[in-house]
Amino acid sequence: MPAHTKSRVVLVTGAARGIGKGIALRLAADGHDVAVNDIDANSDQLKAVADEIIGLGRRSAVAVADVSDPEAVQHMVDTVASELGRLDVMIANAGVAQVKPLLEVTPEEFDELMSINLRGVHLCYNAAAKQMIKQGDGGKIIGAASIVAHRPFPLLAHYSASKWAVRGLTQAAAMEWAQYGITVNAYCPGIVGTAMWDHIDEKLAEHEGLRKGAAIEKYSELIHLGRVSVPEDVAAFVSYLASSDSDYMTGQSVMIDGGIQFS
Ligand SMILES: NC(=O)C1=CN([C@@H]2O[C@H](COP(=O)(O)OP(=O)(O)OC[C@H]3O[C@@H](n4cnc5c(N)ncnc54)[C@H](O)[C@@H]3O)[C@@H](O)[C@H]2O)C=CC1
Ligand SMILES: CC(=O)C(C)=O
Repeated sequence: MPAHTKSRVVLVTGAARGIGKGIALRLAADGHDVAVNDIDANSDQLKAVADEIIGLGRRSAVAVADVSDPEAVQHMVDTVASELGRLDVMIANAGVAQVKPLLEVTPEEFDELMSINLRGVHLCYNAAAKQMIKQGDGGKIIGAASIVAHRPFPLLAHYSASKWAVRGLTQAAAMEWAQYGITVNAYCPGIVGTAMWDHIDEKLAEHEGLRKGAAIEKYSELIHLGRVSVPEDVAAFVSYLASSDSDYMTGQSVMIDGGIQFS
């Protein structure tokens, strides 16, 4: 581990697969102890990720919880603090996407998506901040936003709004918690080849009358660096956000998208 990066206790939500798994394994390789969370339905995959972390010589803990449930989130943070001794870095990564014309999105669908992508991030930010304030020596809180937090995609309207709100929450939390030595930042991936994009591709193809695989090819043409992202691209940036190198950065939601959007 580089001298400027001290070993920390990290919790990553939505870590059974995709970007969350990539982040968890990268931070373990960086020398941190990494607790992992996901929903019950993915608990076997989640345990396999924890085993990989232990295989890298680090400590891990498994905390199955639905991030939209306030009691479950509090229990998750308490479990990590008790099993690994403290919590230094919270990565509120869990999220879901729904592809649908805005005119057809029902209030129930809107609330369901917001309960995970926005309330879930809020609950994770708050529970982590309270634990860090109790510890008394600061911490790092990191959230999953998206390029659509800067410019929405059509057919992903309420998803885009949830990510835009994460960007706002991240700014406000950074303002309120700077006094405790807590920094709050978010990462904004572009098009990452995970199960989420398999789902988006399938649904966009249905709406746009394309074959399966054609939507991701079409959207990939927007990427100046010429390839779809992999979780490791995002994890490398989160490694920086979790390290001491980012100590003077707070309230930012940074695009890591291979050059799709330029602000
Ligand atoms: N894949 C992409 O292109 C992009 C993804 N993102 C964001 O990055 C994050 C990770 O995305 P991916 O890895 O691609 O998605 P994914 O669908 O592959 O993985 C998401 C994980 O979160 C878990 N999860 C879902 N709801 C949960 C809940 N209520 N409580 C706990 N865990 C829950 C899932 O079970 C799954 O393991 C999400 O917040 C997503 O919105 C942002 C920009 C682009
Ligand atoms: C899933 C997502 O956030 C994008 C931009 O594709």
